[in-house]
Amino acid sequence: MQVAAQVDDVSFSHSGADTPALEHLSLSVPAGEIVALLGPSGAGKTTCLTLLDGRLRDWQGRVSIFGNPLDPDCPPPKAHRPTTGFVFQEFALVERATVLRNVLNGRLGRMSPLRAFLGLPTSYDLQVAQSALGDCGIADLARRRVDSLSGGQRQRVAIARCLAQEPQLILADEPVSSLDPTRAAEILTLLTEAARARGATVLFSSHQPELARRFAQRIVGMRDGGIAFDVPATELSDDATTELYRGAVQIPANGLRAVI
Ligand SMILES: Nc1ncnc2c1ncn2[C@@H]1O[C@H](COP(=O)(O)OP(=O)(O)OP(=O)(O)O)[C@@H](O)[C@H]1O
Repeated sequence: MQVAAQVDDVSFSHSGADTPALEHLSLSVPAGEIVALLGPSGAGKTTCLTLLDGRLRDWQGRVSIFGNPLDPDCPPPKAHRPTTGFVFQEFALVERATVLRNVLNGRLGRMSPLRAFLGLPTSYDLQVAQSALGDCGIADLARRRVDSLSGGQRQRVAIARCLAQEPQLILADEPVSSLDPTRAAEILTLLTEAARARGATVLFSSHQPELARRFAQRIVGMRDGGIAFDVPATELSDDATTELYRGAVQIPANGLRAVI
């Protein structure tokens, strides 16, 4: 079984913070799995996703993505970066550019340096971008400027940009937090279906246990930078979620899992 993300005993503190954002965190995600990270504000979900994206420095422990170790002192080598795609909570799109240009930006890491510099996609880049737009149901918006779109449409663009990168591991930080329940379910449907069709692994964070249950195979409950529980989605009880948000779930010692 191939492992998409392996985290062993990782601890990390943001500079100037009084308490660690991650504390002896261990997590293993097999390739192809869809995992939801639940937990109250400040639990460490964003920090965990940022760690896996190779953007954190000065952490202790061991992390590898598809077997390639991350280095706490420097970003991942360029050749490995497109493997991991990130969907930001606030979309992080170029507002004044078209939808197609934004989606093509997802290809930059896979273009030659000269093409990336000139913003000159190959016909393959265009084909991948068009396919991502189609999968996200926004092919008809390709020529529209992002600043003319609704929140739900922007989130689709952000996901299409991520898919255009052809990542094997998709990290999504609260991808539906700003959307109404119907739109949220639509977006998670397209994200998880597109990932499955591509054989990609997904880790998404959420504050909505019912969506996590519906769209993830496995649910990891985080609190105080550690893992409070790690269960198949079908086994997540309402009590466990309530307790997680109430703060009553004890963080087990490193390497152990709480029994729900
Ligand atoms: N840039 C930062 N500087 C200092 N402390 C930070 C920074 N970012 C996060 N933290 C702290 O790290 C801890 C974990 O934060 P993180 O954003 O990972 O939690 P989260 O579970 O994603 O929360 P939310 O659900 O609100 O997004 C919190 O105590 C937070 O205050």
